[in-house]
Amino acid sequence: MSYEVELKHIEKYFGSFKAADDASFGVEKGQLAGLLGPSGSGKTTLLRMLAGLEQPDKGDIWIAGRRGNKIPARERGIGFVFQNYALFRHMTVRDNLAFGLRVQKVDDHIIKVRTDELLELTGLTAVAKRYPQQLSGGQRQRVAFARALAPNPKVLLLDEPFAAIDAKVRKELRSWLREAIHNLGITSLFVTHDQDEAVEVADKIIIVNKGRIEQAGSPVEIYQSPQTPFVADFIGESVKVEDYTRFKGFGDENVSSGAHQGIIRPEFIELAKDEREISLPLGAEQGVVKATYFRGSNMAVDIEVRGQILRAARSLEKEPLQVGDKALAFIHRIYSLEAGQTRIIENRAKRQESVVI
Ligand SMILES: Nc1ncnc2c1ncn2[C@@H]1O[C@H](COP(=O)(O)OP(=O)(O)OP(=O)(O)O)[C@@H](O)[C@H]1O
Repeated sequence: MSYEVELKHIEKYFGSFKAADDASFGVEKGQLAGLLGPSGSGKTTLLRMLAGLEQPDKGDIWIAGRRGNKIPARERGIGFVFQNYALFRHMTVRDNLAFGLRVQKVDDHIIKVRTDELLELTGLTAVAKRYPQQLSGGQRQRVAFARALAPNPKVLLLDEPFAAIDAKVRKELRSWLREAIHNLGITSLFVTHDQDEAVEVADKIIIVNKGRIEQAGSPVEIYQSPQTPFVADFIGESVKVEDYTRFKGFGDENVSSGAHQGIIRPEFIELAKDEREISLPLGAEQGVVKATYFRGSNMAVDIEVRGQILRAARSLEKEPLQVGDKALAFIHRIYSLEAGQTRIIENRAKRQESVVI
């Protein structure tokens, strides 16, 4: 596959600390990719190496078919949007957009045409004469985005672009950014530690952990087929269980001895008030509701089953469950985490059911 941007076997040390460990991934032309991982996992460092603001100790960086390692930052054709906007406070919106082009001694007329175009694209024409402190957070971030696009970069890098913006505006800005990037067809890579953001915005998600790339794929692939225990645990609302063989339908005579760690997500559990509400009552566990949380679109329910608290979801259309209520939980499947691999195990009651059918 030919990538517009590619990192191959990148290593980076800060003193004896390894911030990037054999990191390899690629982003296709026009794709919007998200680097997702916990704080300190090395996302920003990877982005900074791509931009030329840090040098890798080992490995290769490829940008638009050229080996980028030795190309100075300003010649890489990369636009960078920082999380704290980094706008020039004493310049109007229009002058902020024009700054990079002025430095490059671009003709005044071309600067005017280009800034008009960018103001239009970002919906900022009406505030072109304002200063950054006279703008909302969302508007400021759009100025930062437009300014990074001004010199027509081949690649756009965004470091936590929504971090400093309040929740509602952040949601609007996410869909706006996704659309703008797809319309422009510019290859983009953004950093986030927020999985909802990555899933909503990115075409491709690259999961980073301790400087290593754990998995790269579409949001659906990452969500439905986590390839490593870290990804299975990090993505989704996961509950880790130390021994899944204790649950009905998962502990049979064929299970090997040793550790049986697993991950159970809320969507793997069918939660019911009584037997009439459940599809396979024989395979269901008895449990007690320990906590409930209103989630807007559903209720999150913590239910204790065989000494383990599991997280399930309950539709608001169904009769509510209260703390202390008895309930039934049918566990459809579990991600087993044995030997550093993830494997989906379906409940045996379902397998038997399908044989009977
Ligand atoms: N210039 C530096 N000198 C020394 N250590 C550094 C330097 N830059 C980053 N690090 C360390 O490298 C690790 C990775 O940092 P990085 O900023 O890339 O992580 P991150 O995943 O972007 O985290 P966050 O989401 O918190 O920004 C951290 O432990 C950090 O302290």
